[in-house]
Order: sequence, then structure tokens, then C-alpha cells
Amino acid sequence: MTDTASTTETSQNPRRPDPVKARTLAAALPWLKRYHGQTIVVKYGGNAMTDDSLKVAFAEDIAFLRFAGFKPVVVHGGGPQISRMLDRLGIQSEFRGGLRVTTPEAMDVVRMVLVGQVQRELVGLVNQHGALAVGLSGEDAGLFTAEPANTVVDGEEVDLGLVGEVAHVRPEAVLDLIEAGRVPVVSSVAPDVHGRVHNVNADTAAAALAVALGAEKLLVLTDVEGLYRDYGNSDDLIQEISPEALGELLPTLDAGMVPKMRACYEAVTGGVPRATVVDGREPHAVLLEIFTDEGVGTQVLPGAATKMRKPYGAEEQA
Ligand SMILES: Nc1ncnc2c1ncn2[C@@H]1O[C@H](COP(=O)(O)OP(=O)(O)O)[C@@H](O)[C@H]1O
Ligand SMILES: CC(=O)N[C@@H](CCC(=O)OP(=O)(O)O)C(=O)O
Repeated sequence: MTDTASTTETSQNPRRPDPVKARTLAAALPWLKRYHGQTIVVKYGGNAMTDDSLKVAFAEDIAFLRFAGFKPVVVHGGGPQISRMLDRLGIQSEFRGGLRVTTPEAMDVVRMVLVGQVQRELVGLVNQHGALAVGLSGEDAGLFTAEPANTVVDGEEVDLGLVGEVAHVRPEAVLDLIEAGRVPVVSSVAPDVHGRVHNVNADTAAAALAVALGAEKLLVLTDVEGLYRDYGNSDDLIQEISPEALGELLPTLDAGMVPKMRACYEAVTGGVPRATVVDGREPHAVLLEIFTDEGVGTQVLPGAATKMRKPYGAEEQA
């Protein structure tokens, strides 16, 4: 290799450094200042892990945040991945109120897929950028204690089997890792007080952890642009909403949005200053959301007046 310091050759067509790049970097300054040293809990939903390049871009974003001086903590899902494995094994499963009814047989699969597959893959991808990520689950160092979750569907209480709510968080293990400059990658399975492992929805786990860590932000990646006011009937998206207004909407929501928006509600009412749901199918969704002020996704913010918007590209389609 040539030693550039000692060479006297002159490049014939030098390219002028791109000033747009410098402007983009300079524009990031307010957000670098706002989040420097702050904890951001990023929930990566299984529906936003559809292709390998998206996962690689997600890992780059997380490494970027860490090297920019933020303290990112990842909580991952894996619902579609669990469903595929249950199908392969011929084990039936159904969702009630957005939660998977979990038999002991299904629980083994949930734990195997979340901790053994999805978490391992994400840890590996983040660690392409340095010795950063460490995987753990609610079972490690008492991180989460679960209690049986119940849900009401059509006015009736439904027995969900081994599904848990987070009754208690001991965040010390996560704090130790953050202190050491690591990026914790957390799977949402957790034992109850008797040591029986439960399946905790990943949005629920992310919110509980964000509150316990005193995070500055909860960012939730999913497979829609945000919360639709009237899903299936209108493409009006909620851009900004207060926790009080969201609380009134919660009983009208269905499917996966139930635990997701309840998680945002719990996070913000628990003291996290903002919680945002964004479209994780967009490459680099994390950086786009954190470094722009243009209202990506749906943001839950104390004191916000409800603000609506149309989906991106709606004008071109019209
Ligand atoms: N009001 C709503 N706004 C947006 N999505 C909704 C709404 N109601 C139901 N959904 C459904 O919720 C899904 C997201 O939840 P889920 O499948 O659990 O995602 P993830 O794997 O990211 O946690 C969306 O793909 C959509 O089908
Ligand atoms: C109780 C419950 O429903 N648990 C979820 C856990 C994974 C998860 O939450 O994954 P997503 O974030 O990809 O939806 C499940 O079994 O699918």
C-alpha cells in the first residue's frame, strides 16, 4: 500500500466534498444535544424484520446511536417468527386481544425462537460494528417478574395461559451493561414469582423497561406508518396525541395495536417524555425518526393536541 503522507502524486480529477453531507450532519446537532447521554428504548417488532437488509440497517442505526453518545436499549419482538415455528411443529396458536394464547408447549417454542433465534441474530448484527451488544431476557438477573395477564375480549375475560404482564422490573443488569458502554438486547420472556416462565408481549416489556430506566424516549418499530384513527375504513393517521386522548381511544383498537398503544400509554404516563410508533419497513427508520422533526409515525406526547396527517405518498396515489 502507498504511504499517502509521503507520495507526491497529484490526483487528476479531485472530487469536491459534498456540501449536502455536511449540512445533513450539521442539521443533526440539536438532536445530538438533546439525546446525548440519554437512554432510548427501541422496540423492534417482528413484522419490521421482513428482510435481511432491513435488519442490517436497523443494526447500523443502533450502532450509530451508541457511537453518537446515546444509550440505546433494544427490546425485540418476533411474533411472526414464533408463528412460523409453531406452524412447522404443528402446534396451534391463536391471538386474543392482540396477545398469543400460550400453552406450556407453545411457551417452549416462544422462548426458543425469541431468545435462541431472534435475539441471537440481532446481537450478531449489532456486533458487526464492535463489541457492543449483549443479549438478555427477563429471566436474567431478575430483570422482569411476570404475573398472569388477563384480557377482556367482547366484554368477556379470556384465559391466555402462560401470558404475562410485567409486575416488577429490576433494571440493574441493563444499567450495568449501559454503564459499560454495551447495548442490551432484551427478549420478552419472564418468570413469575414461582419461576414459571411466561410469554410477555414485547411492546409491554419495552414500556416497562423504558419506565424503569427513566428513558428519554420509547421508539416502537412496526409494519404500519403509525396509528390509524379508523383502521380499515380511513387512511387518516394520528401524528400526535396526548396520553389522555389515547386512553380514550384504547378500547376501540384491535389486533397488535392494542398492546402497542397501551405500551405507549403506560410509558408516557409512567414518566417517559415521549413514545413514538414508526414504520420499521422503512430502512433506517430509527435514524429518520430521531434526527428529524417532521412527525414520522405517531407520537404520544403529554399535552399534545391531536394532530392528523395523510399517509406518505397519498397525493401521488390520489
Ligand atoms: N388502528 C390501527 N392502526 C394501525 N395498525 C393497526 C390498527 N389496528 C390494528 N392494526 C394492526 O396492527 C398491526 C401491528 O401490530 P403487530 O402485528 O403486533 O406488529 P409488531 O410485530 O410490530 O408488534 C398492523 O400491521 C395492523 O394490521
Ligand atoms: C403474549 C404475546 O403475544 N407475546 C408475543 C411475543 C413476541 C412479540 O411481542 O412480538 P412482536 O413484537 O413481533 O409482535 C407473541 O407470542 O407473539
